[in-house]
Amino acid sequence: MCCTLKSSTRKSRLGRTFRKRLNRQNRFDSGKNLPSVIKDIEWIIFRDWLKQTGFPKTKLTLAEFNERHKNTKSSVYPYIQMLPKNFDTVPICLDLELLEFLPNNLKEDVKSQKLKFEKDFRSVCRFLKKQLNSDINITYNEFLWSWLCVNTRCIYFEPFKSINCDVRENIAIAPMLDFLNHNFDAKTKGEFNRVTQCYEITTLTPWKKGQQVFINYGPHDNFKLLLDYGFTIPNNPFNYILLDDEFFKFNEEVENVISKKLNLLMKNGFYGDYALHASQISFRLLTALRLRFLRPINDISSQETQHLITKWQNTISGKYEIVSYENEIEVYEWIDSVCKELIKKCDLMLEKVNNTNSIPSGSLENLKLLWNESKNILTSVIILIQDSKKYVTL
Ligand SMILES: C[S@@+](CC[C@H](N)C(=O)[O-])C[C@H]1O[C@@H](n2cnc3c(N)ncnc32)[C@H](O)[C@@H]1O
Repeated sequence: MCCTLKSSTRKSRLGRTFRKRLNRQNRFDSGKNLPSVIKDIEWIIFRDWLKQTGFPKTKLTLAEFNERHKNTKSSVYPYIQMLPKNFDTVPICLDLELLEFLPNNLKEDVKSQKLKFEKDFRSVCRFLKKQLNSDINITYNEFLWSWLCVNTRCIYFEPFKSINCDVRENIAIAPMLDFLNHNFDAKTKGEFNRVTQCYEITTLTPWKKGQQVFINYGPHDNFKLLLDYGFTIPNNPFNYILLDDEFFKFNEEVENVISKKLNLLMKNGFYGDYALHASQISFRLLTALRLRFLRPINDISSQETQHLITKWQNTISGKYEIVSYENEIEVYEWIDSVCKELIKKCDLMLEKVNNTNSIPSGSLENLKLLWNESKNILTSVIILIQDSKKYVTL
């Protein structure tokens, strides 16, 4: 569901060409594709309910989420009516075989999220049974729906200092604010105003009447957006590729050399999280690769090895940019060849995704976008490396 501003029928003060263009755009916008919450009967009921109950005094507890089956008898029915009926595109809800189409790092995140969810489910069941001695029963699927409603719609909220509470993550749902969709370039400010007792959102850029107003959920890449919210956005500048799996395949080196290098990475705070962005190779990856291609490193106590390690550490402190010209070439050649390999993997995954009929359309679009955007990042990095080579040989 999207939140739109009401369209104005007043003539624009800008010129005829602008008005024509705006009319064309409005014709498109007000077409049947535009989700117009303002006109929805559920929206009107919800808005009236908000006024009657008096936001922000409305409290939504898990028990109230569990009132979904009570329909109109539920005290929060107008709000529940507005919530998504299902979360088909959120990976935690996907069939196991569809998870295989996700990149490895996302697969791992889905696994951890599932564990967290199941732990929460067990705690809530225990709480309902033992602490409250209540006969409220919540099924796995009902809890998953409620959990996802909260997870996709909550904000972080610092309680008053005087409130004695040991919860580390303080989250709240603000019915109304939670109907705003995300865009990475939306510039808004949002905070709870203790004086007005309202959560206030201010847009820092102007929006035209009839346009959908977006907020910014944070600097999230598509992996994070898909994991937590079930959607992806094209050309997301926060996208990246993680090369941890490729980096830790040390096939060519002997065991004790590897462990020495891994220890050094650990000690210096450069173990894992090796990212590639479309316009940048992360410093963590470059640093780790400079060590990986540092030779010889057999006898850690030898003077030669110590000298090399110091050289490597100097690239971390910024004293030097590179360890040596040869080392740097090896680093970039490795990235170049890994990118080429991964592009082949993206193509393979895209082919599989396109040829699998059982993928629901929402997930299909997300998966295609994930693999295509990954391919774009890899291609950009290859171009980046080619350009820097040209620069070096000039
Ligand atoms: C806080 S809610 C926003 C309101 C939501 N659209 C609704 O109908 O209730 C977050 C959810 O909105 C959807 N959403 C938000 N921004 C989106 C975007 N840019 N593209 C697609 N879906 C988006 C996702 O389903 C996400 O889980």
